[in-house]
Amino acid sequence: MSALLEARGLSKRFGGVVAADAVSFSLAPGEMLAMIGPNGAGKSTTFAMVGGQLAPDSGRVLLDGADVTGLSPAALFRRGIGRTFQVAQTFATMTVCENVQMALLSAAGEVFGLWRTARARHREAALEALARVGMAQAADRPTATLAYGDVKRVELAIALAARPRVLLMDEPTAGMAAQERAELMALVRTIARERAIGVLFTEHDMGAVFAHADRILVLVRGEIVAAGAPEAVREDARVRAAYLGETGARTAAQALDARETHDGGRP
Ligand SMILES: Nc1ncnc2c1ncn2[C@@H]1O[C@H](COP(=O)(O)OP(=O)(O)OP(=O)(O)O)[C@@H](O)[C@H]1O
Repeated sequence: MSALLEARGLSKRFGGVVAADAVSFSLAPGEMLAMIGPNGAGKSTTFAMVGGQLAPDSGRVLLDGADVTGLSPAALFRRGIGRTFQVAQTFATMTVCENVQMALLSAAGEVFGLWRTARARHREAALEALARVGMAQAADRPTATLAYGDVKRVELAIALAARPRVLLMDEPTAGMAAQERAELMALVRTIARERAIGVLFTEHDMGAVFAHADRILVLVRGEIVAAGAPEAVREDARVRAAYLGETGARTAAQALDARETHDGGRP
């Protein structure tokens, strides 16, 4: 598969701390790529360099082979690098549908001041995005009244509404119950394949990672110490020692077993 997104030697230093040390990886269309590692490993720093919130000290980010290093988050967003936003960043008093419409207005570069007339804008596209995540029936409810798991689905619809080619998801299932978490990740995986979206995600829950990632990058102290298929990463002695431990390895094994049973493994 050709690379949709490529990180080449991304490095970032904060004073004496090397937060990311020549991090390189590629992401293919439709691929679920997980980035895991202990606290302070450099996951957020790497995400921020890819998403444009942080300029790398060195290294490049390529989108479809074009150099997009150092572009603003808004410029990257227009080129198709989207991300999910945390619940606090959605507007709780607006309806679910209005929240998605708002994202579409912003994606189209339309002015927020036109909101009064904007209520009619993009409604169909917003409803389509909500339907895809199973939330069409909640379109006209105030966002504040949704259960937490449903808010997470709306966040996904908001990200999808802009038709991203790459989706950055920083802990998409944080705070969710195990069952809801598995369902959300399965949904993301199905949509990513169907729309050829490359998904880069971080996640502390090893069950979710090993059940849904096509490939896994393991970051320790700013460096990628392992990268590959979930089976290979689980068996990597360095990954077990530096991060998974026995409990994590067991959780990973269980998730991989369940995956074989449910969907016959990876494509
Ligand atoms: N703005 C900053 N200023 C100074 N140091 C920073 C800054 N951002 C990150 N760091 C340091 O860089 C290193 C990597 O941090 P980063 O947040 O990228 O790790 P992480 O893998 O996302 O961790 P976590 O899983 O806890 O979110 C850490 O040592 C952190 O303290």
